[in-house]
Amino acid sequence: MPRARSSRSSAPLSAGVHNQVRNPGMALDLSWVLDSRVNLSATERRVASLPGRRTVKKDAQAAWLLKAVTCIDLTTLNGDDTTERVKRLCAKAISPVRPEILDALGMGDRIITTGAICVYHRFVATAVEALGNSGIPVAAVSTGFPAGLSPHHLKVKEIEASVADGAREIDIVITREHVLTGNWTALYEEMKEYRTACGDAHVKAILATGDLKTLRNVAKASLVCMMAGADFIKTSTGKEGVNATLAVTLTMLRAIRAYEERTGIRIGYKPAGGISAAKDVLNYQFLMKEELGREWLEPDLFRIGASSLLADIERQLEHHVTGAYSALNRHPIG
Ligand SMILES: O=C[C@H](O)COP(=O)(O)O
Repeated sequence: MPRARSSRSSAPLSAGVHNQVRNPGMALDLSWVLDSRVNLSATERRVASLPGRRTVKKDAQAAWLLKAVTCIDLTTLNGDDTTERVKRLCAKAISPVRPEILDALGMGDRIITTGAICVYHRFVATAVEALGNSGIPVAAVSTGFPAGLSPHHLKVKEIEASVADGAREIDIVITREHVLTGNWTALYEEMKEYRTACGDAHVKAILATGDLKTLRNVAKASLVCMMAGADFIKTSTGKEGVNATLAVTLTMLRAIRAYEERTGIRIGYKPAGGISAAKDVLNYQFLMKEELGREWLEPDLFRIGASSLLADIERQLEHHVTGAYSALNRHPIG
């Protein structure tokens, strides 16, 4: 990773997030799906070793955290969301780190934004307007988020309505029952229809991994969604009992690697739910780099779904440049 103080240029960080070739999908290869295996104890050993084995300090850590900021899908998905709250969130997405902190990091002349804003359909038009010409895409959660149990035709209509309102990314939730009953054809068909309904909008498939019982199911669901054309696979809605974990991440990253080896297509990864501490996001970044390589640290292939992570990252960056921790209420949004 570049060190925070080392590069000065006006090139934007983030806000150019759709540079990858889209995933055209492929025919459902059931034998590949059914042959998927996950070695649970090896997976657990691998992720347990990560926090102790990899650390970055000082300027290097600030550079990793700034990179993480550019990958955040800054999210609000609450029953009490309002237009005003979404507008404030958009202002934070455009200017996620206070200018005096960026100046002190030697990054005052860089345009740094979050990767996207993520909201319910109701707020898509508001967010599109508030983000103006910033280049930041709006992602809409869809298909009856979070449970995904609305009638199928309404789920498709929900996608179309969000695209019509200007969403450039759609985060769909899969029907967990298809995974739990091993109905891979139904999952494939559903995902394919969602992909078609998205049109030019990029589609992220939320697997709700905390509901899927086994890592093997996570691996299989990942493969099926990629075969059906998902541009990203995403762990969670943030509403399941267990959301993003490193073990699930390793499983999904290996599925992404296998898909790239087979098809040459790069699929993005989005851990989401419960990632609120700067020190935790570093572990996700380390795992991305070790498993998939440097290219997967950029916002066109890596997003972090988070409602409160940005506040802690900004606080850690402030501590890095001032030596003092501020109260969290100095970082009210994100
Ligand atoms: O997709 C994003 C998640 O819903 C955000 O979850 P969080 O509120 O735990 O950060």
